[in-house]
Parts: sequence; structure tokens; C-alpha cells
Amino acid sequence: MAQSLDHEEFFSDGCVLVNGPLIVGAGPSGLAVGAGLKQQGVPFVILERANCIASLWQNRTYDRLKLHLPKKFCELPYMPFPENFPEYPTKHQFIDYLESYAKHFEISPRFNECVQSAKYDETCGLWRVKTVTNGDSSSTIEYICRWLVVAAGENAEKVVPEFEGLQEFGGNVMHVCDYKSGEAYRRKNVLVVGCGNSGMEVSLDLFHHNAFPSMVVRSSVHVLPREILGKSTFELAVSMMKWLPVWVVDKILLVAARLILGYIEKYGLKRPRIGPLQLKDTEGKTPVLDIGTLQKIRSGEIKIVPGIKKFSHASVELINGQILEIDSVILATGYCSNVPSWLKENEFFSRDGIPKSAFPNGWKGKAGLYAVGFTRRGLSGASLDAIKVAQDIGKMWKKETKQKNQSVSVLCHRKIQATF
Ligand SMILES: Cc1cc2nc3c(=O)[nH]c(=O)nc-3n(C[C@H](O)[C@H](O)[C@H](O)COP(=O)(O)OP(=O)(O)OC[C@H]3O[C@@H](n4cnc5c(N)ncnc54)[C@H](O)[C@@H]3O)c2cc1C
Ligand SMILES: NC(=O)C1=CN([C@@H]2O[C@H](COP(=O)(O)OP(=O)(O)OC[C@H]3O[C@@H](n4cnc5c(N)ncnc54)[C@H](OP(=O)(O)O)[C@@H]3O)[C@@H](O)[C@H]2O)C=CC1
Ligand SMILES: O=C(O)C(=O)Cc1c[nH]c2ccccc12
Repeated sequence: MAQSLDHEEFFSDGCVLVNGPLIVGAGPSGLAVGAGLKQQGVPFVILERANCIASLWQNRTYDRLKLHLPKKFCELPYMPFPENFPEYPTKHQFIDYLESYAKHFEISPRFNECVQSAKYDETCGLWRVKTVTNGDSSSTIEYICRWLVVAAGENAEKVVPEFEGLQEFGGNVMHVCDYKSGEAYRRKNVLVVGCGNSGMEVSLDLFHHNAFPSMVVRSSVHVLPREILGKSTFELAVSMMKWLPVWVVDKILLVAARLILGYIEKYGLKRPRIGPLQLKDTEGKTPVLDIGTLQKIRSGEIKIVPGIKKFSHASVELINGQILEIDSVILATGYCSNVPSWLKENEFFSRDGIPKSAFPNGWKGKAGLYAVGFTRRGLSGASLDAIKVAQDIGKMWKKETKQKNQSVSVLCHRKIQATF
């Protein structure tokens, strides 16, 4: 027995037939696709495992976080940021914007529904997507849909490496996604593991709260100034990329970085062999855009240490034999996609949960499968994907609706003729 809901049909056996696409994730990517579909009058369903939109931003970032790219690269399609936003909006401003975005486009995700599996059913030509509600495996729903949009994020899960002796360590250990502020770390020795943007920014936040941070740099890192001569480095790089090959732009960025930041190798910050943009493109490793950490590294107020050998009860031994007394550990060791854990498909997505085809070709797979927000190009990449996906689905939706209407009118016409 089927009960008709707004844009889906609910069957009493826990099965929902979705009228239109099903979107996994209500972060910026999922919301942007939703907005594009709404504008075309295409119905859709968004499933979100958390109890709010943009859960990465609301639940898994620290208090003082600001966007590190200029605002024009972080807007979602069809709705600009309010005019009074600063060049680098705070995370609270960004969240407010996303909330008003969802409200404006009347997007209401289904919260607390975590997608557990998604499989294409060849026999009926539809996707079968299973969810559980808030970890309660007894409460499962199966969604059946024609189009599946994966918008679960490149940063869906924290990466927590194993370290010898970490279980014996008596202090507090957390991943940076649970770090809110340095308040609890006043006058404490904190080991920050990892030197990406998270490790760098959290070390600075700890310093501002009178903690004593030491940051582990086990390999290499590109640090760039956030601005060059008052212009955003990112914006300059984007402009130069229109005219010059990436390796030339990288060379220019590195010369500018050397002039502005000096020779950072002497502080233990070895640069990778490959240039910053090329490295971002090939390995997804984001260069650090410095917001002031480097000055504190120079002054010795934030210490740089090499890789970890092992932990003990109240200390850590480094690969150079040095032993540091520490109170706490913050793992700024990165994030990964969770798509391989639930999407039963291996043609379009690679084993690390990112589409195999690089930008700009990684948004459309086969059999109605789409990906948004896996371009390694932050929010601007997600927006470009979202526009293409919404347009593509919109086109098919209109075609199919027209065909359906035509066949209904043919049927009606025949019926009318038959009655005469
Ligand atoms: C600390 C930090 C700062 C950043 N700053 C910037 C910046 O300044 N500029 C920039 O361009 N980019 C930045 N980024 C990159 C960031 O990835 C994007 O800003 C943006 O969040 C990507 O949006 P998304 O919707 O693709 O992914 P997410 O924001 O991660 O959203 C994905 C959503 O999917 C949900 N989800 C995941 N798995 C499932 C599942 N199985 N079932 C149901 N729901 C699921 C998640 O709960 C989440 O809400 C930053 C990233 C981090 C970690
Ligand atoms: N203000 C902003 O807008 C901010 C943006 N971000 C963005 O969020 C995304 C994630 O950044 P982030 O969280 O920094 O993650 P990243 O993946 O960029 O960095 C992870 C770091 O952890 C190190 N690491 C991993 N495993 C180990 C280990 N076993 N021992 C020692 N070090 C280890 C890596 O070193 P190695 O290179 O050797 O593997 C690397 O330095 C990025 O895109 C970033 O730009 C993050 C913070 C702030
Ligand atoms: O912050 C991020 O993770 C981003 O993905 C933004 C971004 C995309 N390409 C870049 C190149 C240099 C610095 C930041 C980014």
C-alpha cells in the first residue's frame, strides 16, 4: 500500500520511491545542487547524517576559523554573500549565509539519516539507497531513485593514524575536528601533529591562548603568504593560470613566497619538490595560506619538530631521538571521503572515494550517478559541479515529464475516441 507524500511515495515496508534525484549530504555541495533543482521546479530529497546543514562547518571546526580564500571564491551559485561580509568571512557568517541559502531555496533535508549503502539495480534501472537513523540499525529506510547525487564531501571522515605507545599516553588526545579553542590548554605543552592549514591555524590559536605548541612536520609543506602586495595569492594564482602553464605560476608563487616569507627551510619547513598548485592538482595536498603562524615559528613561540617515533605516559620521542614532555596531543592529520564505505560501484569513483576523472570531468558517471564537491578546488569547485549537475538532471527531468504527459494525453485521447 503506497502513501503519496510531497515528492515521493512511501510504502509501508520502509521503502521510499523518490520522485526526482536523491542527494547524499547537506553541506554546501548538496545545498547548491538543491538550489539549482528548485529553480527548475525539479523535486528532490536530500539525506543528511547530522542534525543540521553544513555539519562540517557547524560541528567540526574551531571557533575562530575564517574562510582562507577571498569571499568571491566561496559563494554558492544563485545567491551572493551579503554586501557587508568582510573579504574573509568568519565561519559564523558563512554558516548564517548557508542557513539563509537553504531557507531562501526552501531546502529541507532529512536529518539524522546516514546512507549505509547505495547500489544500482540493473533489472529496474534504479538506485537502491539504504539509510539508518542516528546509528539505530533497526530503523532503516530504503530509497529508490533514478538519479543519485553524491555530495558527502572530500572531508567526510577524520584520518587518525596509529602511533606506537599512544595508548599509554596519559594526556588528552583529540583530532582537530573536535578542537574548538585553546581555552582548555593555557600553559600546557601541546603536540600538534600535522602541518596543513589545520595544524598551522590551530597552533596559532593555541599560542593566542597562552599554550606552548610544538608542531610535527614529518615531510614537507608549501607555505604561501595569504596575500601578495595586498592581493589574494589565490586570486593572483587563478588569474595567472589563464595565461601561463601551472609550472610557471608555481615558480612565480615560490619566488614571491621567498621574498615575503624568507627562507622557511631553516625553521624545519622543507618545501616539496613539486610546486604548490601542481601538488594540489596531483595529490590533493593544499598549500598552507599563512595567517600569522610563520611569524610565531620565526620567533620560536611555536616550535617545529620532526616525525614521531613513539609516545610514552607523559612524553613523545621524535625520530631524531629528542624527547618532549607533553600534556596533550591534537591530531591535525587530515580527512578522507567515506564514499567507498557505502557506494557499491568502482567505475566512476576510485578506491579513495574521489571520482577517477579529474576536474572538470568528474561530475557525471553512468546510470544517473553524479558527484559534487570532489574537485580538490574547495567551494568554487563545488559550485561549478553543482551548476552542471542540476542543469543535466533538469534537462532529463523535463524531457521525461514531457514524455510522460504526452503518453498520458495519448491515452486520454484514445479513451475519448473509444467512448464515441
Ligand atoms: C577546516 C576547513 C576549512 C575549510 N575552508 C575552506 C575555505 O575557506 N574555502 C574553501 O573553498 N574550502 C574550504 N574547505 C574545504 C571544504 O571541503 C568546503 O568548504 C566545503 O565544506 C565542501 O562542501 P561539501 O558539501 O562538498 O562537503 P561537506 O561540507 O563535508 O558536507 C558534506 C555533508 O555530507 C554529510 N554526509 C557525509 N556522509 C554521509 C552519509 N553517508 N549519509 C548522509 N550524509 C552524509 C556530512 O555530514 C556533511 O554534512 C575547508 C575545509 C575544512 C575542513
Ligand atoms: N581557514 C581555512 O580555510 C582552513 C582550511 N582548511 C582546509 O581543510 C582541508 C584539510 O586540511 P588539514 O586538516 O590541514 O589536512 P591536510 O590533509 O591538509 O594535512 C594533514 C597533515 O597531517 C600530516 N600527517 C598525516 N599523518 C601523519 C603522521 N602519521 N605523522 C605526522 N604527520 C602526519 C600530513 O603530513 P604529510 O604531508 O607528511 O602527509 C599533513 O601535514 C584542506 O583543504 C585545508 O585547506 C583547514 C584548516 C583551515
Ligand atoms: O581550503 C581548501 O581546502 C581548498 O580546497 C581551497 C583551495 C583550492 N585550491 C587551493 C589552492 C591553494 C590554496 C587553497 C586552495
